[in-house]
Amino acid sequence: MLKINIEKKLSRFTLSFNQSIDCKGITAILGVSGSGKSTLLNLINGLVKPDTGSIILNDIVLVDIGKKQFVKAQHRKIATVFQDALLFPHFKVLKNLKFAMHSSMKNRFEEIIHVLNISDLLDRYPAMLSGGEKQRVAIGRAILTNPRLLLMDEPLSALDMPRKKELINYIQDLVIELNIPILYVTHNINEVKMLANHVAILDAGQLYRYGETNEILNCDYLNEWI
Ligand SMILES: Nc1ncnc2c1ncn2[C@@H]1O[C@H](COP(=O)(O)OP(=O)(O)OP(=O)(O)O)[C@@H](O)[C@H]1O
Repeated sequence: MLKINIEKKLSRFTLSFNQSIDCKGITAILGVSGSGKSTLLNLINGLVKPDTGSIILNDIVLVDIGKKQFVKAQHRKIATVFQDALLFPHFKVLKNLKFAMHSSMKNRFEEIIHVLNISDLLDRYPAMLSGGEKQRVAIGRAILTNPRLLLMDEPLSALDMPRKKELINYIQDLVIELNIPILYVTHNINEVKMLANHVAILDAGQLYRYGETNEILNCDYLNEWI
């Protein structure tokens, strides 16, 4: 369970979020551009500090402003995959994958590269990969850190449609085979339909709705995306 009750003011924008998220499978954070999706992820992964409130993941306090507690990003055991893969360009894929690999993941390395179908790419530099391949390596690298939670910030938006579909299949396989909870930021309703078990809709920095995907996708607010 991820318990979030925070407020963060950024210049004229304020994010206010109070909801417990059942961290099982994929939870989509859906909202139009500027609604605060990336800010919410950055509060969870520790890149941004809230002004007030707390974030608690499976009973572990990540931040509690009232109690002056703040776990730094590098100690949260939360991995983030961004829109662009951000691989180290001077390292081959194998070194990129092993760079921050947690010792407990050594015996799962083969399984993970198999699920993501990147076994044949290990000896290449990132410049020798397609966008979809780079993103699969970035996801593999994130998972090999053995995170408690995987955050994905619009991971498909830099890809063309065939690559999007391909990567969606890999993400679905990951959830089934590795059982890692994922928070998935997107403004694309089709990705939500295909991937998410739960959805939180953000609107102008406020949580508009949270619930199971089927239930939430029927709400009128979503007509503008369909
Ligand atoms: N460091 C900052 N200082 C001031 N304003 C900021 C800062 N970071 C974000 N914002 C503002 O907060 C609002 C929400 O931004 P955020 O990136 O979280 O939205 P988003 O829903 O992820 O948008 P997008 O889908 O376009 O990435 C925007 O108006 C943005 O300009």
